[in-house]
Amino acid sequence: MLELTNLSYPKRLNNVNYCASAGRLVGVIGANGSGKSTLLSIIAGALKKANGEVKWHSDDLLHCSPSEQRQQLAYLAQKNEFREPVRVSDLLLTSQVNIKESSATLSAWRERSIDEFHLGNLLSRAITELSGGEQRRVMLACIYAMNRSLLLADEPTASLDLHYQLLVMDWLKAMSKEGKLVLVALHDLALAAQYCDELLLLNEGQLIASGEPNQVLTDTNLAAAYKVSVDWLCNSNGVAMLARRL
Ligand SMILES: Nc1ncnc2c1ncn2[C@@H]1O[C@H](COP(=O)(O)OP(=O)(O)OP(=O)(O)O)[C@@H](O)[C@H]1O
Repeated sequence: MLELTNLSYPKRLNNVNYCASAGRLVGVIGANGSGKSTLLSIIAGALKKANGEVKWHSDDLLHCSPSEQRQQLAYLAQKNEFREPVRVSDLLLTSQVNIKESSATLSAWRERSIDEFHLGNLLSRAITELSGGEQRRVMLACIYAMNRSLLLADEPTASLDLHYQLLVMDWLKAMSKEGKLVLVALHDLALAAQYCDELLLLNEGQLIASGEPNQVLTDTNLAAAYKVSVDWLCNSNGVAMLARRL
């Protein structure tokens, strides 16, 4: 169970209270600047000095050491900037530093993530020489190789083509079905509606709605948060939306 209590960050996040159970895929949605990345980076320990409490099972994530945090969670940040030409295979190894598992287990997790994200032919390449979408796949493989019970992904589908967007959403869904808690920031509300078990809707740093997608993606909430009106198109293949500005 993840429990957020009065979670705040000056000028960016205001008194967020929320509980989510393991085994759920939770989408964090909201307009640009609404606080999605702030929320995920506080939980991940990447943004310090937040107020309030973040409890994961019995651990207080706001006051864990970085090494303790690595035993609990894997975090994909919104942006990764690469300056050094590190090989993809070395990045995968580095992602597992300080994870307390046998080398055979870590190796199996790396192999699994290489297969899932089709990295076989990229392993000897330098990260700086890959396209934006290829870099994103490598970073997703790195968090998969960590295999933590709490997974935080900030816009994981950004810069991915349609095939890989669906692959990533299918993968996140599978991770939640394995019993992990997955928090994912998304801009694509059709993907959020189709895949997520529950949604958190942020607006100007406030949590204005939470619950199942059909409870959150209401005309009133979408008008308040995004200033749009939406027609939903649903069939057995998935969900699409037609939006217009209000
Ligand atoms: N490094 C920073 N210093 C100061 N303010 C920041 C910083 N990063 C973000 N902010 C501000 O915090 C607020 C929330 O930003 P955040 O990045 O969390 O939003 P977001 O919902 O993830 O947006 P986007 O969809 O554009 O990625 C915004 O008002 C933003 O301007």
